[in-house]
Amino acid sequence: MTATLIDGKAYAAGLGDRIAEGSADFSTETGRAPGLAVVLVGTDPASEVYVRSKGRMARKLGMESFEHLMPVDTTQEALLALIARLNADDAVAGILVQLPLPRHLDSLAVVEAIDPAKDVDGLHPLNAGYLASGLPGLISCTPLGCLMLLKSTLGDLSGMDAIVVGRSILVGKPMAQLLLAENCSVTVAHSRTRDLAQKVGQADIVVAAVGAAEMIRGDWIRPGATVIDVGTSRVIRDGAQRLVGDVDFASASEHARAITPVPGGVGPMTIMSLMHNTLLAAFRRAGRPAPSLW
Ligand SMILES: NC(=O)C1=CN([C@@H]2O[C@H](COP(=O)(O)OP(=O)(O)OC[C@H]3O[C@@H](n4cnc5c(N)ncnc54)[C@H](OP(=O)(O)O)[C@@H]3O)[C@@H](O)[C@H]2O)C=CC1
Ligand SMILES: Nc1nc(=O)c2c([nH]1)NC[C@@H]1CN(c3ccc(C(=O)N[C@@H](CCC(=O)O)C(=O)O)cc3)C=[N+]21
Repeated sequence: MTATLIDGKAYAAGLGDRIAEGSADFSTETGRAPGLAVVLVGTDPASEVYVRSKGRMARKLGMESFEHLMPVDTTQEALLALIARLNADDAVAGILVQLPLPRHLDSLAVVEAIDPAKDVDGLHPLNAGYLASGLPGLISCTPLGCLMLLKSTLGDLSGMDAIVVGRSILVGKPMAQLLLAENCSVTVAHSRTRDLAQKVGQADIVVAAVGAAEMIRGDWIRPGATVIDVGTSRVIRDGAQRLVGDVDFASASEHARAITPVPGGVGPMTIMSLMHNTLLAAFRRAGRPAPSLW
């Protein structure tokens, strides 16, 4: 069997067109574009690239982007003061603080300081709780993007066996909650899990979010399963730097029905889900019904 490629880049582009329309409607109705504030502390090159691409995408879709680049020695107080200003700023619908923060800063306290209605990353404990309770809130971008790809590939997920490898607050846990809400039977695996290969082999849906290059081997995958690879690791191969996922793509493609590539799979969906959440937050803030976009 050769798997179908799940083209996250193409799906994200289509979603982007609908978000741009929604964004234009919002601006006409309210006289103001949806605003996204992105906060970066320090000069980590990978984070700088992500922050720039988020700002560029927001502008491309007709949103306003406010980029706050802060020095690496920024204090907790200064960062909290900025968050307080952004919370109070009517032009800002969404706030994202790029993680990880420098070690001297307390990320959880920073995330908790963000107004939950502006928490477009879905990381605030209130939004995590809404998701677990089945209430409307804001959903973490990467899991939301993975769910969009799964539903566009498989349709109804009811009754399927799913495994999520990884249990972070950013990806694994919200992913497991979303799959449960779609009526999957969900296994969550992590670094203490025993017999990972055997557990992966039972699943109709595999979501890998570990950050370990190609650790999930193709022959673990149940024939006909659907594989979503969130992991991104930079490796040197044949003298050149390459980005690879948590799944050994070449061998997994021989077992799976459908699989996301890295790059071009989940990554573009993460950024587009952020735009989706910003538009949603803007409509809710204005007390207007948000268009359904996917
Ligand atoms: N493409 C995209 O848009 C995005 C990609 N990413 C990428 O996804 C990956 C995961 O990100 P994130 O969740 O933030 O990472 P974390 O490091 O926060 O979490 C990793 C998880 O993997 C688990 N784990 C570690 N080793 C193993 C193992 N050998 N077997 C099973 N589970 C293991 C950990 O278990 P334990 O809890 O026991 O420590 C932990 O729950 C990274 O590569 C990251 O770069 C992340 C966000 C967006
Ligand atoms: N508060 C916060 N929210 C995040 O969502 C968040 C974060 N912090 N910190 C870091 C991780 C990582 N992350 C990625 C986003 C896009 C790509 C992406 O677009 N990747 C491209 C490739 C890009 C390349 O070539 O480097 C792709 O997979 O096609 C990857 C990874 C978001 N994260």
